[in-house]
Amino acid sequence: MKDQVSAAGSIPRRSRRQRKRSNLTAFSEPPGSSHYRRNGPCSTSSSKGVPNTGPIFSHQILVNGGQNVNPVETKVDLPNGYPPHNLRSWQEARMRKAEEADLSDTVLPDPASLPGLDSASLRLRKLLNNLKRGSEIPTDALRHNLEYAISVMEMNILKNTGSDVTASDDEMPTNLSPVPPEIKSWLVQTFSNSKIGTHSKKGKDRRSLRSVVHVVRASLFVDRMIRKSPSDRNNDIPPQVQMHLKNLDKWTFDIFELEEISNGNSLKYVFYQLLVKFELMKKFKISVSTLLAYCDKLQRGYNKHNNRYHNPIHAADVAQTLNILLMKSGFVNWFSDLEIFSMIMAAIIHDVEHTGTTNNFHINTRSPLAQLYNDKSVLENHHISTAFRMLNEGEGCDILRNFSSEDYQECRALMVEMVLATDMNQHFGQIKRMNQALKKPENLEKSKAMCLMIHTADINHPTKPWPLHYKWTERLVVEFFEQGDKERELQLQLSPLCDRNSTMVAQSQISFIDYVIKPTFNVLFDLFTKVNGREMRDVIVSMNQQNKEETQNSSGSTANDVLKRRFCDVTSVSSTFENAEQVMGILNENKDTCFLCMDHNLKQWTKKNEIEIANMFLGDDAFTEAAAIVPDPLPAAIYDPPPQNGTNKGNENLPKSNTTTKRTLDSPKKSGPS
Ligand SMILES: Nc1nc2c(ncn2[C@@H]2O[C@@H]3COP(=O)(O)O[C@H]3[C@H]2O)c(=O)[nH]1
Ligand SMILES: [Zn+2]
Repeated sequence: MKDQVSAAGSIPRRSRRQRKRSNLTAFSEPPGSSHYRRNGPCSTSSSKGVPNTGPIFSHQILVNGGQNVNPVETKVDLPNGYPPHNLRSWQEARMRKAEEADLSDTVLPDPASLPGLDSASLRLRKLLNNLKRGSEIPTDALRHNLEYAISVMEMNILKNTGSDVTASDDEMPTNLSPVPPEIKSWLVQTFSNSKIGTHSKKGKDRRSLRSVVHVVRASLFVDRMIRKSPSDRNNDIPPQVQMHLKNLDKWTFDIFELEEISNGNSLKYVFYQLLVKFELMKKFKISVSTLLAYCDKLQRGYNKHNNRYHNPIHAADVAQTLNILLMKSGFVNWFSDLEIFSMIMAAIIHDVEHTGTTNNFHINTRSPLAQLYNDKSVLENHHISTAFRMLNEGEGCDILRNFSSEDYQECRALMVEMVLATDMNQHFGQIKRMNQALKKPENLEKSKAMCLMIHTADINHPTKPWPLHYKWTERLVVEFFEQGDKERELQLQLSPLCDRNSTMVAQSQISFIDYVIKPTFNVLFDLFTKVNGREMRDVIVSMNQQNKEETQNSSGSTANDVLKRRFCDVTSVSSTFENAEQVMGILNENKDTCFLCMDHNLKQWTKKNEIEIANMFLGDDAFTEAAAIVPDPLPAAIYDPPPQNGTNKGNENLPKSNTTTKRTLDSPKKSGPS
């Protein structure tokens, strides 16, 4: 029987070929992927070699958002006193009780609770008894009971080391109990930080003076949201690239294709196009040659460590996604030109000179950067500092050269704030604080919304069509595994998700989407809806009536004031809400696309997860051969309806050929890994 464990108690061993393939079974799809399916030491006998969860236990529960793990009423019979005088009889009673345990039960008590501990030990007893008796145990049952026992033990470790995620760190979601242990420790290590809050002074020192922010004219409001990228012929951009850039405002925009057709210059073209589109080149007197020189520096910075994921394509992708978030939410109208410029800059530079390793890796290896930044947001500090250093290095690349000193200070303050907020250990705190702030959106600071938008754009790919999401995941996993290789070489403990021999990629992606991506996009769309809503409008109207004088008198802002600006600090409101219905329509359409893609991606990972687990356990060649899944077709609704009249308007605006001698944005050298 393939799916049973024999009386000898051993899981059928996998053939050498199977073990080799399980390194990255989720990534058997793309051709040419063999270079990263390296064969490190096989660790099937370690706890990491055992898949953390399976279709019955984890998958069901993850998909239901943990609803299956209602606290189960379990009576725990404890021996009296310690050491218990009646230990032997208590153990005998436990033996009997163990026999009552139903090993196929998947609704189990919270692993962090005493009933959880009780249930895990009874289950282990029953498994052992069955093995001794030679009874067969279904593989699924064996797996999920072992996983459960691991979860219980690890929750105890966390408790005993004072790092109980559910009790002591209120920024973490409290329903992590169904998450497999390795993924849980990755979530804890990566996304939470109890030292949070150094940037957000609350309460008393909230700015009392209102800053004057720009007012959007009614006629422009919706127009700005649906404005297409400039349609004029632009001789700075090759025709093929121009054509591709016409889709810049679409959720389905393919950044990899742009990278290819632009000869490795997607960052440069996206940056340039966004500045032109929002008329920021003119506004801030940035010359094309200065911008090009700065882009060259940035691209070199991004390529310094040859990362598969953290490279200029990622920066371009984040900037393009930020553009959609601005355009499709109506927020483009809530922000001043300077704020929009600062956001685009933050997106473009946010990972420059990334080392391809995590902050924890820097801290654990005591790297020079960790020492320089005292272990605090090591990489993020490095990115922002590098971006400003590059501006100041001369060689005609200072795109902020013509800024007034107030504008420079404001832009710098916002950029620093946004880039530091991309540190993933701020994630749970950021989401929690935003959820709280949205209970009173009139007090919401714009800088907090800007930070959330950049952070969301930074982790956007699980909400993009599967082929894009899959490519990004593949790249990220390669980078994680390379870090794991370095850790192995340095004899450090391998970071979660970095062990190429045991990481369950599909499963980790399911958890990432469920626990990180969904809550982030939910709160982001909540933010968009609330700020554009009636409640905000009423508050602004009444505040403007009460405080006309104060508003008029408010003038220059310090950097701190800039960060404290609120959405309702506007001098006029009538125009902002005039087109509310249309804005909401556009917003909801995009929300639907985003969640449709996310759900589709979850389904694909779920299929792959089943295959990953099968490869680990069944020892069946036929299964191993089936490692690649055929992804479901993408839902048609994620693509825009075809252009009316069957014409492709994009083509019409293109110059027939680019015979001009004018300088183009292309550089001959291919500058990014593809
Ligand atoms: N596990 C997982 N992590 C991701 C995924 N996408 C982004 N991340 C992490 O989220 C981080 C966001 O900031 P970075 O771009 O520096 O690095 C990113 C990765 O570490 C994903 O699909 N899966
Ligand atoms: Zn990033």
